[in-house]
Amino acid sequence: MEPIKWNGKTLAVLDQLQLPETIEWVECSTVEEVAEAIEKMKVRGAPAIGATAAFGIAIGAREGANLDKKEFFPYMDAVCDRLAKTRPTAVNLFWAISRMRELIKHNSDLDVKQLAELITREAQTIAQEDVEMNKTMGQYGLRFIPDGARILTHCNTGALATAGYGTALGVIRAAHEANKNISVYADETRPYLQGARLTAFELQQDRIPVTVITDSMAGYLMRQGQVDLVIVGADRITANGDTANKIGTYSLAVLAKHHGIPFYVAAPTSTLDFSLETGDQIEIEQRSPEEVSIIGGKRMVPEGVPALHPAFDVTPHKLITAIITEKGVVESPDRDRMAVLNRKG
Ligand SMILES: CSC[C@@H](O)[C@H](O)C(=O)COP(=O)(O)O
Repeated sequence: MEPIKWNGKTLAVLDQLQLPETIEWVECSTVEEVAEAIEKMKVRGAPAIGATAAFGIAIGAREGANLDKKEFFPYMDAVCDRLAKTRPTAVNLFWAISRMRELIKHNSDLDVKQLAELITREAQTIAQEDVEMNKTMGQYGLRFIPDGARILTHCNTGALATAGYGTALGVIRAAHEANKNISVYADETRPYLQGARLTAFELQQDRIPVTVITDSMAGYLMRQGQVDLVIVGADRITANGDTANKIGTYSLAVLAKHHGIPFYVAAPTSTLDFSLETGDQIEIEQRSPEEVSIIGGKRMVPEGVPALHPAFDVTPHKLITAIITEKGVVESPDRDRMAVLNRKG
């Protein structure tokens, strides 16, 4: 399963808003269409939006390949700026865009058509590398998943949220592939229901036992002794290990701490942001309150009553047992221990 497919000229995006009932691919052939697919969350998940933006830049470069060289560079800047405005919290988006900006800068001696080809190949590389990083992370994460583990996860961190395989769900997949007899509780993840719609869909396809719970049931299950560990993904991890992830993650981490349950974060190093010291500096996306007050086209909150929709929260590093990346695992993360990930090549 994959959320995007490059067709050589256009990008097909699996419309995740329609899942699980309908499998519909939308064809994006302009930068604007790619940007809107990210904004409207047809494609979502931190690494997936990074890879999608990279292909958006490739589409932009191909559109701009008839321009004079003098016009091409400011045009590509505008393409990058547009894609950078789509969503603010997941750093993978900005990581992919700056990787592309660097590539363009360092190859400015090439002619415009050659550059467009190079940019397209780089987008493909970003997607391939993401899948490889997830698989490596899965192997590093294996030792934290005991045989028989009952695992709680939040949001969707699977193949659909990445270029393939998944982050936290990648670790769960790796445990299943290693024949560990695991089962999963998937938080439904209000308001977009990524857990109920997408995680349940992916795990069902892989025949990994999954039970969906509402976000508010996690504490009940933990108190009953029915959760052995929690594993989630991340949208941005700062230098001290503070982790922004889907709204509701922080509450889970507090609950896990209270019940003495290990709480793991799995994320590729493209999710690290060492330019920020702590999670307090992370911009949290505020989405439309209507996404909370209207469910499936039906208003659930009286007209005129405000609703809030912060799409992410920050889990302080002290609540995290370990951060699993493709470069290795940082246990009890803090500024000093995280630094090792900054150094490794
Ligand atoms: C693939 S790991 C990242 C997820 O844990 C994460 O919360 C995420 O990116 C989902 O956010 P979304 O708002 O659905 O794009």
